[in-house]
Amino acid sequence: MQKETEIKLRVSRETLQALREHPLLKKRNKSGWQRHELFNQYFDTPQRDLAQAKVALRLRRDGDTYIQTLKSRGQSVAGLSERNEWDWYLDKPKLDPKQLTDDCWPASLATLDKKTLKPIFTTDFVREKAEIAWGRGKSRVVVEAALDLGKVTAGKQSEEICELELELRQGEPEALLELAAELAADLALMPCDISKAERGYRLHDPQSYALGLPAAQLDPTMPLDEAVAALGWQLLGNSQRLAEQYRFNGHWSLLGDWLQQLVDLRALLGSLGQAAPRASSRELREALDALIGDWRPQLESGQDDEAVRQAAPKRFAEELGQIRWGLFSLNASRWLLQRGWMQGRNERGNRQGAAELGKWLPRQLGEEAEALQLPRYKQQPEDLDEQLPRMERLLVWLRLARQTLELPEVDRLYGELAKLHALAALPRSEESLGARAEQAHTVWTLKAWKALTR
Ligand SMILES: O=P(O)(O)OP(=O)(O)OP(=O)(O)O
Repeated sequence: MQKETEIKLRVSRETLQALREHPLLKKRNKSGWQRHELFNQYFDTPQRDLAQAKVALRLRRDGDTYIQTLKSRGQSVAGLSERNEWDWYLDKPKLDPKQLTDDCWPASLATLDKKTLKPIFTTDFVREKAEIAWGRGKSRVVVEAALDLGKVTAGKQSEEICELELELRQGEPEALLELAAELAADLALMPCDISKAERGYRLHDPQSYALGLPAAQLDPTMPLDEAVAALGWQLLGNSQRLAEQYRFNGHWSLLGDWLQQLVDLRALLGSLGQAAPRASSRELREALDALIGDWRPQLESGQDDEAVRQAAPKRFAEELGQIRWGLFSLNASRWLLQRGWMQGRNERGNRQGAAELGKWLPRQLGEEAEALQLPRYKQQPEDLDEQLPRMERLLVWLRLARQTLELPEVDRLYGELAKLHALAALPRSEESLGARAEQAHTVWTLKAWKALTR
């Protein structure tokens, strides 16, 4: 078994060509690019038992060589995916189920009749690969770079494959992100941890694509720093998956969900007080503000303007054609992997970062709730929009971590505060101002609100 640590970056055909010639890869590549034509058949049962068990089974032809591979879906950490992989070299192009023994085969599939495995989709592509090596501090990094161009085909459906894969052979995982971020400063790269197998399954069944990562596992005794890493990665990973799916199918609601992840991430960065000195997150906050500043108005105007909704996929494709999304996304991954918020932190900040989430969070929310001054906005609802960022800072934690709070009716608090936020974001009208004042009162009277502001 091998462990594969890699990052995948979707690119346009022009970018794929430009990468081949990019000085950063060229000067670190001593042996040139080798071209391989790869033909791949994936197998599963008609009920997709393998996909459910989160494994992919592939038969590959590479020249005269036939390779059977089993890959686990693995886990995704800060934009890098880690997967287990088993390879068997075969004499003929025929699946060899005997090799799929208990040491690699998922226990949940122990009773599966392997004769029911059938071809379900193919990925055929040309791979140009090169070994890229360089020194990083005192250590050496070796990465296999692959430029893949071809297509995934499932029945009558197909999708282009056009991607850069960077797979770590030696060195620290961080080096992969550094290299990717350096390339992304010049070229539009779209990081997204979606395997070719996942693309094949998506063609078969659009519902098979998971729009988000599994929810972060939080508990009240974990240090704040751990919670920040888990939530930060969840939001960034979700935003990458949503961007990919919106690019793929252009469903309007996905664009709103994508923006929501960015708003949440921005609010998370703004809510950490001394645990994240402002300088440590400045670049990311600026990048997020620029993205949110451009996309929020479009989402708002698209609510009741069909033409805006129709034009949005093209605009999004233009966004992806620029460098800013990829660069932001990769820099955010690096920041999370290196725990960038801990840099330049003072003693007090370190204590906060080490504080238990269950102790830090109620204090933090309590301070924000006090500062929101709801009684004032009951009187002056026209000014409530100035409190949108504060409400977002409250909402991100309530949305993602309220299960760690010991507050009465905390779900209700989340729901009512989200309503107040939505009202504050609406254009002012006599009707909406009345509704704001009323909703501010409702939140103010909640048991959970009272407990927070006690
Ligand atoms: O050649 P591999 O093993 O990296 O596999 P792939 O055909 O690029 O597919 P994946 O999307 O699983 O890396």
